[in-house]
Parts: sequence; C-alpha cells; structure tokens
Amino acid sequence: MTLLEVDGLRVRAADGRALIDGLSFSLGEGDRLGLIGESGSGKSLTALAIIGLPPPGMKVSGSVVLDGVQVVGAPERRLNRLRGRAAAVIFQEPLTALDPLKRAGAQVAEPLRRRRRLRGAALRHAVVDALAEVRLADPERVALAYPHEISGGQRQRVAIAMALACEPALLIADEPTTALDTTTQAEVLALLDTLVGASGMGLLFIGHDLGVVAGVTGRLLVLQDGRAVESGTVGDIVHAPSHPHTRELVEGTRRLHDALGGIAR
Ligand SMILES: Nc1ncnc2c1ncn2[C@@H]1O[C@H](COP(=O)(O)OP(=O)(O)OP(=O)(O)O)[C@@H](O)[C@H]1O
Repeated sequence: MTLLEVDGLRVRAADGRALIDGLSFSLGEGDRLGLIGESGSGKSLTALAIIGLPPPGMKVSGSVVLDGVQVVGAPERRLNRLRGRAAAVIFQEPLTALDPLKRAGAQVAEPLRRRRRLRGAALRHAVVDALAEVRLADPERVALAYPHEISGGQRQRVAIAMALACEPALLIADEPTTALDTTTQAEVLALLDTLVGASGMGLLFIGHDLGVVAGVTGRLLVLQDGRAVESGTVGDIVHAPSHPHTRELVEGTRRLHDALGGIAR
C-alpha cells in the first residue's frame, strides 16, 4: 500500500517565491527514500509540508496524501491525529523536539501514554525499555535527566525513542546526525538502520551528504532549488548521474572520500 504520495507539491513564501516547485514522489509501506540536496534546496520544508506544519505565512498547494489522508488544507484536528501515528519526525537538532524543562523520561512517556495507553509502573517500565532500545547505556539515569544534562548524541537517541514510541508508519529523519561528531554520527545511523529494519516502518531520510544518505537508503531523490532534478537507485546515481547537480554531489563526495583516504594513509 502507498504510505505517502506527494504530487505537484508547491510551497510559496509570503512574498510569492516558489520554495518547493512541483515536487512529486511516493513511498510504499516499509520503503526507504533518501531526499538529498544542498543547503536551502527545500528538504526541511518538504518534511514540514508532509506533516502539515509549514512555517507561518507560507502557502502550500498540490497534494500530500499520508496514510490515506490529504494533508494539504486539512483541519488541525485531523492533522493532530495523523502526526506521530502516520509519520513522526526526527530533526537535525534534538533540542527542537525536546522540552528543556522536562525530564527525558517524562517526554518519552507522553507518546507511550497516548499511543499504548500505558499508566503507572507499566508506563515507567516502558520508558526505560524505550531508552534501552535506542542503546542508551544507563536508561534509568537518562530517564531522570533534563535535556541539558545529557550529551548531544544521547539527546538525539532520546528524540529517536520519542519518535519510535509513536509507532509511526513513516519515520522522517531530517539530517538527524548533522549536529553530531563523526563517531556518534556513525553509531546513530547504524541504530536508525537497525530499528527501522526491525519495525518495518517506512523511512524518508533527508540529508546533504551523499555518503550518509546512501548508507541508509537504496533509493534517492535529488532536490535543487525546490525541484526534483533526478531520482533513482544509489547505484545508478553514483555510477551514472545524469543531471549536472547530481554529478557535482557525487564528485564532491568522491573528493571528500579521497581526501579522507589520504589522511588515513
Ligand atoms: N521560516 C522560513 N521563512 C522564510 N523562508 C524560509 C523559511 N524556512 C525556509 N525558508 C527558505 O526556504 C528555502 C528552503 O529551505 P529548507 O530549510 O527547506 O532547506 P534545506 O534544504 O532543508 O536546507 P538545510 O540543509 O540547510 O537545512 C530556503 O531558501 C530558505 O531560506
């Protein structure tokens, strides 16, 4: 079944500029798609439009059907029921998702209470289990910590636990590792890969680094100035990029890998 069908999506700024211009793609249940493009190409706006949360003043048109529901123009009540369950988002900066004034455990508890109707001791156990599932070494301690008391990597794991607690059909990961150091980035990517694989949820993985995006998805959509310029499998795109912008992305990644290889030697 189709989980997400984006058709002719257009997002305009308040001054009328087209920031997303006629974007179309679809994702089936359990599918993975990488949305790749340079900074400002419209990746985050696409994610926000999918969950019906465009920045204030922007005008969205076209069609986004998420889990059978038309998101564009839907009333807030309908969207609220859809968010979390149909699609949950992990943002680049985990502090976007976390409330600085609430302990991590209390924040993970919210979706568990709502989605699985857990209460009391069962809820407390489920919170610790959810934190352990994202490989937090000391889940009891993390549950009692405030966001500023844990590291960036731990915060992102808590944000992932919150997203997964919603048991979404689709996980949208918007540059989830960009703010992390390289080692933590690799660990969090491997974790996402494992958890998404185990749950069978769909994944829309957004990034600017071809090496990172290709590590978790087999299919790519390349975005430039709000338009899709190329799509295909990672193999096709890496070996025979057809659009000049895609060629630049591939060349850029090759140069970086060569340079890093040089340092390692
Ligand atoms: N709240 C906003 N108000 C006005 N313009 C915005 C807003 N958010 C994004 N834009 C503009 O929309 C365009 C696309 O932005 P978007 O954040 O989707 O890019 P991106 O590809 O996610 O970039 P990055 O990789 O840097 O996060 C950019 O030109 C940006 O300046």
